[in-house]
Amino acid sequence: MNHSPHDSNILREARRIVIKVGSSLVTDEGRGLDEHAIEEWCRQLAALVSGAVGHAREVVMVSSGAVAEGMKRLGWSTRPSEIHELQAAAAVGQMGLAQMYETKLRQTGLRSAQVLLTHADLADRERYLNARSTILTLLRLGVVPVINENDTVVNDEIKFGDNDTLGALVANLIEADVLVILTDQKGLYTADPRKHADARFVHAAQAGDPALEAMAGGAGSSIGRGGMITKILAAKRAAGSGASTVVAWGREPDVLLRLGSGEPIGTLLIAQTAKNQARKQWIADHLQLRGAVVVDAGAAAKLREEGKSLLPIGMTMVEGVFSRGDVIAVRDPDGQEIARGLANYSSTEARLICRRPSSEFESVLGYAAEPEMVHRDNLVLSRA
Ligand SMILES: Nc1ncnc2c1ncn2[C@@H]1O[C@H](COP(=O)(O)OP(=O)(O)O)[C@@H](O)[C@H]1O
Ligand SMILES: N[C@@H](CCC(=O)OP(=O)(O)O)C(=O)O
Repeated sequence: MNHSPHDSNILREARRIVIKVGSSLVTDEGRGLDEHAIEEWCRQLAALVSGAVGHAREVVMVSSGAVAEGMKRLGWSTRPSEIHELQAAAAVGQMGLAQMYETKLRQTGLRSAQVLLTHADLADRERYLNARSTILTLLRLGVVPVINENDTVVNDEIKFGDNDTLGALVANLIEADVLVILTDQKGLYTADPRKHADARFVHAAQAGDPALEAMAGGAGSSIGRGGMITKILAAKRAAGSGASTVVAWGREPDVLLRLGSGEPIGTLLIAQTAKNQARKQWIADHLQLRGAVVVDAGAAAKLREEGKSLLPIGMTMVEGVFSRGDVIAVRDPDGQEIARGLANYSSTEARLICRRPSSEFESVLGYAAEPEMVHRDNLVLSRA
């Protein structure tokens, strides 16, 4: 399938993008941090952020390369099989990685932040919301989050090395429009091009199409870990929150700028579900209600008619026992359910801030967090 003009709109119109770069690219096949390549991506990233390519975008970087760079710094030529040595290498290499992105982004006038995450962090509702709020806050402040796995505390991920999945989880977390996976191939071929000279290039396909999984093989180099299969599965996962994925060659000149202007390079794996529909599905899938809040008529109208977030000042009662990140129901004064959503505060906290303006949260709770009880992005209105 070739890209159609409609498909290229996906990238041109994207407002929030996650860019994942693999170890082989970042460390020039293990030779050491590729300063020139990182500088190039940062230069292009800055152009996407500033609006030099059509319109301003929010960009999150997910970068691998800690283990490979750590091995180089420790003078190890072969990847250790001992898990704690791998973790030690990652800890050493991550210093260089963070420093390089910080330096190169600062040269473009952008500030950066290091965020280390594990898959388990994103499976835990409370940590999920915390990670989401932190990353969205960084984006609002105009800071570029540079994310990697927190390799020190994980065992499975470091064995398999799977930042493609992490890229997809981050795309889900912040509802990105597009996940861009930069790798050492031009995109997806019908078979591993390192082994099959006759493999054909795939320009576009539907994310989640099972036929893709049969085409994808493992990693082609000793540095990369996941290979194409983890990219295909990442695209399927990203599509779950409505994000399409592009797999492209990281050394393609101006790759990010050209993608941003809609040029059909790389393989486009198109999400079939629209973003807000996917989000609603995600919340609907978490149907185990932990509690509810009752709101006054004014708040009910704001939610129903204006699609606003739920603020504690509009709440009159808190029911049940729930934690931050649990799904709760929102009921109107007649007891009718009007919405469901993810609670930003536990039931204990919610009882303390019920009917209060956000200016009072700090004195009541001892800290100030989100002004909303349920943010509108995390709220699905029930059918009337
Ligand atoms: N069908 C396929 N199309 C393209 N590349 C494939 C395919 N199957 C396997 N690969 C291999 O996947 C490799 C990219 O994955 P990987 O080495 O993990 O890179 P990265 O470090 O960028 O994540 C390619 O170099 C290629 O050899
Ligand atoms: N956290 C690890 C990630 C390894 C990894 O996923 O590598 P890759 O398959 O090249 O994206 C590191 O930084 O080395």
